[in-house]
Amino acid sequence: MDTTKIGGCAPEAAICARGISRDFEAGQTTIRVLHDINTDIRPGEMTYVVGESGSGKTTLISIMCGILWPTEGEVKVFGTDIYKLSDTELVKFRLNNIGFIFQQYNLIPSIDVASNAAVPLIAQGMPREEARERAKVLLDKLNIGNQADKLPRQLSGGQQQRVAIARALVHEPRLVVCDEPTAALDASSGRRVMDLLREVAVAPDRACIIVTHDNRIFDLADRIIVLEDGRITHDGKEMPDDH
Ligand SMILES: Nc1ncnc2c1ncn2[C@@H]1O[C@H](COP(=O)(O)OP(=O)(O)OP(=O)(O)O)[C@@H](O)[C@H]1O
Repeated sequence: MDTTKIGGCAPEAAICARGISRDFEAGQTTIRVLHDINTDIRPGEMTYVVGESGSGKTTLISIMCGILWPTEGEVKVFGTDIYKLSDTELVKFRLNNIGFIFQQYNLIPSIDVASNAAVPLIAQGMPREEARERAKVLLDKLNIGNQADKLPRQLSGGQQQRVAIARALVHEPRLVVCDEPTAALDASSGRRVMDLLREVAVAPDRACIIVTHDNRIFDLADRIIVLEDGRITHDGKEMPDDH
């Protein structure tokens, strides 16, 4: 049964989004950038969100992962109605369940690469040295283990992005949300990142959402959702023929 059509949430859904709309104020006017989005994100899958610039991709994934309130609608993440949580509960929920990889890497400039990658574990209370060691394992897998003691500004843009990727995965979150994770990378680094995302972020109880324009990685998707002007116009395993 297609539960998205009748408003119910499949109990196994990683994300259940119902009736999501989002408005932004632009001067005197209000612009609606998402229109009544209904979709489930399934665990065990890598779901891509694609669409032209301005179609609402970042807005949608931000709402799905608890960092931007919808104007209308509800979002459940692993069964928790996240916008009904208090601010403190939502911060804790995100820390324990969600890893983010954004276009801005937001690394802390004054601490080294290993400590940056270890931030979620340290925030969860793990002793700093143990957290750094865990982070270094991932940095190694991303081929930047030898940069662990450097400051972020000593790394190239692509290397900084890999630190941000390690930080998103280090606490093994159940949901990983990535905005253009391969855009700054050459083809082989991009493939390595995608392999690691699949290894860490895709499992029967885990899900991964990726916003991307990068047609070099379209073949790696389990599912592709296309957004046009804030509406879902395609949802399937392959890209539609007209893209
Ligand atoms: N904080 C904001 N205030 C006003 N308008 C916004 C804000 N954030 C996004 N928008 C508008 O919402 C629309 C969708 O933006 P969004 O960033 O979600 O698109 P996108 O598909 O991710 O684009 P891109 O591929 O360029 O990153 C755009 O028209 C954008 O200008």
